[in-house]
Amino acid sequence: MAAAMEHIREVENVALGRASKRDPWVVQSWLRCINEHRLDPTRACEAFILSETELRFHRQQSEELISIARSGLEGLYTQMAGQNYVLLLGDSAGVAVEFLGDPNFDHRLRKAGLYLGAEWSEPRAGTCAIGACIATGEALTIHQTDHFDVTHTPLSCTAAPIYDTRGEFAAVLDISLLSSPIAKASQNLALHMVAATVRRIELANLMAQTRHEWVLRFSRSPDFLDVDPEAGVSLDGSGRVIGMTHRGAQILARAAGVSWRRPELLIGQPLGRFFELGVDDLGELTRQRPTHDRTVVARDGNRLFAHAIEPQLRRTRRAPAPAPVARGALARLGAGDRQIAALQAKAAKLAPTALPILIQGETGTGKEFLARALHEASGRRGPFVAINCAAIPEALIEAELFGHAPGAFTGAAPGGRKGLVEEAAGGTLFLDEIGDMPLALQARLLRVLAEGEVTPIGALRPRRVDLRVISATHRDLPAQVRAGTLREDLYYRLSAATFVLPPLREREDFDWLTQRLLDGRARLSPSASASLRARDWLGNLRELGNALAVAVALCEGGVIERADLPPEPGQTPAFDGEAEALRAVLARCGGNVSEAARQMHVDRTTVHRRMRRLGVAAH
Ligand SMILES: Nc1ncnc2c1ncn2[C@@H]1O[C@H](COP(=O)(O)OP(=O)(O)OP(=O)(O)O)[C@@H](O)[C@H]1O
Repeated sequence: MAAAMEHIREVENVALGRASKRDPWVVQSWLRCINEHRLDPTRACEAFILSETELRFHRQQSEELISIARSGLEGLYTQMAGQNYVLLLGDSAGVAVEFLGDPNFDHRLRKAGLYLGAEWSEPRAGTCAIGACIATGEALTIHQTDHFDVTHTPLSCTAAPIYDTRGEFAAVLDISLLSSPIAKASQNLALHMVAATVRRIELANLMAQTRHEWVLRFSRSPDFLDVDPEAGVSLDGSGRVIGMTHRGAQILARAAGVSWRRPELLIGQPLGRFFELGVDDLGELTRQRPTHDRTVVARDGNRLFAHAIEPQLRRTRRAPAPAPVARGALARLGAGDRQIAALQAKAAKLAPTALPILIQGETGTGKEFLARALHEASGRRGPFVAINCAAIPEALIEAELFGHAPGAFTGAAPGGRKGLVEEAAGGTLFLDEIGDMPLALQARLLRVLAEGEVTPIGALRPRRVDLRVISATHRDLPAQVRAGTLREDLYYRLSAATFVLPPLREREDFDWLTQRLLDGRARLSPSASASLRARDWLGNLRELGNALAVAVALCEGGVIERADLPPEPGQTPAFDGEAEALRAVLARCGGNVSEAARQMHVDRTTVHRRMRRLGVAAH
């Protein structure tokens, strides 16, 4: 009783502004309890436990976090076994949504509020570890009489905040004791262990959320770098920060001279704002190099060891990417794209038949490429003959396609001439842009298809031809049928089977396609690859092929940098602070690249490569 009176008196003295030996965060919390939460130190309140329904609601909200934190909690609980610690995971409202404690003390723990569903927010429970941790965002211990409410003064509680990957406060990890030694220093080890567990939980969370991006992990010691790093930051393909652990946020904030409490100043910023480093340098920080060599220097001079983890190959969550299904010519169409895999399976069945095939798709999606692949897979011995119906003047199409008899018209070859239809005998006739075939010729083409006969201009009798017709269009043929510019019977005859090629922006095998088009002539730097993936590609594979051909010609040392790529139509080349920073260092060194390399703690080739990539000159 006397102790309780003394505690109340002490709280009142603090409220009156008198000096106190308590830690500053305890004093500030007491003041918040009195001034903001209007709590009365003379009124003791039992621990508040939520109803089952309310608890279920809070647990549902934190489900994902609980599942990630659980393994960390269990590990910590095992480490603390036999010391009567209770572990609580509090959500951002201070409600204990997860609990690990000795069942032998169940009743006592519940009464003390060290239990599932207990609300430990400051307005509800007064100064307590979870509440003060939420209020300050810092790890701390609230030991015995540090508590505001005398009900809780037997407890000793230590808590650390858990931040989500965007730097927002997400939860609190707390370990508490029902009874403890008098000295507060007895809890220093507990504070250290809670902070270490939170660090690992946040790293696990960052890794779980970023599978397809770069992750950069840091440590002050090379020996712990790969096994137990201190901090992590995730980066998109162009090197912008997309996620971080709390320690990661602190490193970035320090480097940029801003507060870690302003995560919006960190997320979305290019890596070059924080380190003498660009996304294309990350390859030099992977495990392939010894840990001692993987040092990075932050813009504030902070020197750290770093470990870059490459993005895993992109796979969608819905279903695993299909295994390569096609063989031979059809295998060249694509690998790892669901739509292409289905198309390859269908093509393998239809290729050996004589059925006419219609291929639809936007311009440059590879319609002719598919037609050639179908021909190769057909086993037909004759040639592949392609005709672009849109490119030949209307007056010439007839003679081109069907040929003519000797002396059929003025200027005709004296011995007559075979048309393309006959040239393709035993093989495949590819009619590109079939939507542009003049109406007058459609009836004659129909006869070739329906009867397998061709009558050259001026010939008296038709000749039999064995051929397979594949046609292609980027137009809406049914609409042309409705408009009367395409004969309905021809349309049905051409489209016995149809294929639709997906546009490049929908393809899941983009990286495979770029590899094929590059054909070993060069490789892409990560930022160049990210820049290509982000484009719209209205010209599809043709546009990509052209862009890569230009880049191969421009690049040096077999590595295509972002600057080697042609700008996207309608866009100016990308720019960020990285180029400006590099210019500043070079200016400082009077254009001396070796000196700049020394100042940036990288080698000279890296500086040269960056200069080229960013279009920065030495002077
Ligand atoms: N699967 C593929 N692998 C590699 N290159 C391809 C592939 N498909 C198409 N290409 C290349 O892309 C370019 C465009 O292909 P293609 O000419 O077949 O497209 P298209 O759809 O017929 O074009 P258009 O609509 O303009 O007639 C060509 O250079 C072709 O070699």
